[in-house]
Amino acid sequence: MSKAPPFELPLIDTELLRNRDKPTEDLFYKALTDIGFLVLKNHGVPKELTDRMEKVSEDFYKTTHEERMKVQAYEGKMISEGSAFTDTPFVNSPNDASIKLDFEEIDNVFYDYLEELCVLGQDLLECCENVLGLREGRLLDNYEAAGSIVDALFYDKTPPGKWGTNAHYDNCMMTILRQDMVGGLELQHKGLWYPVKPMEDCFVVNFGKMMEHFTYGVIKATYHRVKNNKDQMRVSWPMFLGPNLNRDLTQLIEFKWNEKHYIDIERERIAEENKEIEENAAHVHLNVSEKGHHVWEMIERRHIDRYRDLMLVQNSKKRFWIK
Ligand SMILES: O=C(O)CCC(=O)C(=O)O
Ligand SMILES: [Fe+2]
Repeated sequence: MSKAPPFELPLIDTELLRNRDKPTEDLFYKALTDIGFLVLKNHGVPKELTDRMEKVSEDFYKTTHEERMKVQAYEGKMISEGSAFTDTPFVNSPNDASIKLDFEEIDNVFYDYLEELCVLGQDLLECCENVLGLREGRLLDNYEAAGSIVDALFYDKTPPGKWGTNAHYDNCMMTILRQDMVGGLELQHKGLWYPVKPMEDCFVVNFGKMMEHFTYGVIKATYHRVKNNKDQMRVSWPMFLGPNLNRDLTQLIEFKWNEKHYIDIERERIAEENKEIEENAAHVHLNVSEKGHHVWEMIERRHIDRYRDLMLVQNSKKRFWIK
């Protein structure tokens, strides 16, 4: 097997990017158009909030199935769904009955976290507009808060020969992910796989098929996968930034020059989707026990109907790239 050349994920100082620092913008441009992945530091999301989020998630995954089910029954600002609420066993969880969850705290933490990340996401969309020379609002207007959700994912040790999360492209515009220090996320670049190493207090950002669609492939969606090789649980928190359904998902004319190239990309994505449909690898994870991957998905209650509409569009045969 040939050895992969050295690879460094662009590390972006968010404050410098917000202040339109030229070298940072150049690095961001490369991340958008060449790699489709980057790491964000100095992002301004309060550490106190991410600490609380980590604490409630760890408690959630360390407690018993009975206690977890009470989260789904709690009528707060958020709605919880996913395979974490099926009785699939959690091998690397202690299933500790002494851990009692604070449902109100969970509700508040995830509500606040989602709000913070939507703001960060909007800032990043604005930065994308800047570095791509777009008029203000061209990407931002294609974003709608109702399309955004946050997950707390749990990985048992991945069984040999399996993937905790199979290789896939995200459907959304942008994913802003926090991962604990266990590691196991990999991205594909120019046909080779590279680890996305955990970094304290940083976010990993990658772009999804919706962003690729809007920009005729100028912003790259990147293939990625996860395996947990450690004998301890791994937790990660992806936040998926959804598109605006009011805008008919129309592609931006500014990038039509890349249309020919995008036709090939579309073809690859459709082939990939067909494979995914079989494996049910979209974010409706039902029975995932054999991979040891569990999903706790949180959606704002006030957005639930709108979110379901979006899922219908994304999962229907008449997908967004079929005009
Ligand atoms: O767990 C991770 O680090 C990534 C998860 C992921 O790619 C996804 O849920 O789309
Ligand atoms: Fe993903």
